[in-house]
Amino acid sequence: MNVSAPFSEAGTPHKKPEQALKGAISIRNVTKIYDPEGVNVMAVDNASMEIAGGEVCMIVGPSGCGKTTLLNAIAGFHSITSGEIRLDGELLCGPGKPKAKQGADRMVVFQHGALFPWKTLAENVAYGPIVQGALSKSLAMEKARHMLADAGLGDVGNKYPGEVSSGMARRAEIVRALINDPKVLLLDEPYRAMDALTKSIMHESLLETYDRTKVTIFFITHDLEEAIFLGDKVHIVTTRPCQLKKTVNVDIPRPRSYAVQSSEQFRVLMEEVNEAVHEEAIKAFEAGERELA
Ligand SMILES: Nc1ncnc2c1ncn2[C@@H]1O[C@H](COP(=O)(O)OP(=O)(O)OP(=O)(O)O)[C@@H](O)[C@H]1O
Repeated sequence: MNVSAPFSEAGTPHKKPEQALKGAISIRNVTKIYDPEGVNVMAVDNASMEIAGGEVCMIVGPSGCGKTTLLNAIAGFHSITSGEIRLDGELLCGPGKPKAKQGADRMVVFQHGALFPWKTLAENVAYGPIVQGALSKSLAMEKARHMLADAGLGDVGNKYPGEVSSGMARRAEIVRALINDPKVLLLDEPYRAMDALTKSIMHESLLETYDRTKVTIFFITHDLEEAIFLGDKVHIVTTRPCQLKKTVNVDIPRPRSYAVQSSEQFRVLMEEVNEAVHEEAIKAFEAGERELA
């Protein structure tokens, strides 16, 4: 994977060590009930989670348990019913402020790509700072090209999303999120539909990006190997309504290479995560059976 010279002249994504601790997320006693007067779905029930600044936090749990609901609350897409969420101590949402304001400090990458098909990769990456008025068009394009090069996409900046592989497009999306210099990257199963080979390239690319930027990452996945390989912590959440069930600390040193996946340490971590997830998967299955009965 190509990691070119640091991009420091035109506004760098590289953070100084003292900035590395930004992006701490505190989720305290958060409850989310969708449509309380109507269908009344409790997606999250009194959930609490602490994510340190610069941490890669992986969220795993059964389908439909409320993971995306939590992410949406952090991003400011949805309100919460009670509790509070803070970013670096500042209230994002909580009593008297049910919905967080959306902001460039929290950038979201979804499982279905969201690049503009009529813009080149470089234009897509440059788009945010241009529309926010943060950079002139020429500076934004220069910065976009540098950052694409940093991510090994220097040769395809002039291509349109339809002209590159899905893996390249997904990497460009992450660059597009990072150009805003966010405190937090919110990733909702970004590699779900990818084959194993492409996924492994995505993982290496994301790890390189993380090692350079130390941005806090909140990453939802169903892939347990992915969770352990990428994460500092794996938060296993319960079947709906979502609560934190167990946190597994991943003490694998960084930078990480794929070889670590065949280690005994990795196998033990997989077993621990798998056991907790499996318990919840059974509960989710049984709840589904009850609903059908
Ligand atoms: N706008 C909504 N109105 C009513 N119920 C909703 C709404 N959005 C989500 N839900 C329900 O809330 C629950 C949690 O959904 P959420 O998308 O957060 O789960 P998830 O864990 O991210 O699922 P998956 O892993 O399948 O993506 C689900 O039962 C879902 O059907």
